[in-house]
Amino acid sequence: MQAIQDSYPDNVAHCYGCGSQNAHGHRIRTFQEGEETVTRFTPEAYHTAIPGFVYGGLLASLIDCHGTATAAAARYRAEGREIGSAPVLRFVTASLSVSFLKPTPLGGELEIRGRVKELRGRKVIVEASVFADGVETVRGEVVAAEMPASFGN
Ligand SMILES: CCCCCCCCCCCC(=O)SCCNC(=O)CCNC(=O)[C@H](O)C(C)(C)COP(=O)(O)OP(=O)(O)OC[C@H]1O[C@@H](n2cnc3c(N)ncnc32)[C@H](O)[C@@H]1OP(=O)(O)O
Repeated sequence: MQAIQDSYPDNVAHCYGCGSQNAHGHRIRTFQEGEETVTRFTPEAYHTAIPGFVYGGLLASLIDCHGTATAAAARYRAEGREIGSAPVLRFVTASLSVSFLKPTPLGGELEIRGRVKELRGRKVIVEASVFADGVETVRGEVVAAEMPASFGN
């Protein structure tokens, strides 16, 4: 099945969280399921916070990159364009907020589900949650902004 990230052009596919070209990254893959998006990721033992539980920074990065993928897909859909088509829309994280509702158990697959809360101008706001065994353990919000041409300058 085609993931949203599969359509990122190679020159924007180096992100540590979601870039297919980053051999050291998480390389998450996000799928559209109706109005929601879904990513599945299984943390490794080295992603430990305290024994038995997943490190919060990892969980935040899953929300982050799940959110930017959801944002890109939403904007392409809103413009009636195929994702990844030129001119490429590139989104970066303007703001990331994460609430850790419960400890997230280490040792199984996590499901991250997202939905668009607002799509306006150069900004897309995405809400996303992490579920472990069907239990919501983390809830977050990503404000994704279209990357200006001057980015990095
Ligand atoms: C298919 C290929 C895909 C390719 C996709 C590739 C995915 C890569 C994923 C990377 C994920 C990351 O880690 S990215 C790395 C971490 N992020 C960064 O380094 C970004 C650094 N920050 C910046 O470059 C800048 O601050 C920007 C681009 C975020 C915004 O600056 P700007 O371009 O001047 O835009 P600006 O007009 O100010 O803002 C645009 C809109 O966003 C809102 N906004 C801006 N900052 C914030 C904020 N902190 N909190 C809330 N809202 C904000 C503004 O109010 C405005 O909304 P309104 O008034 O219009 O309503």
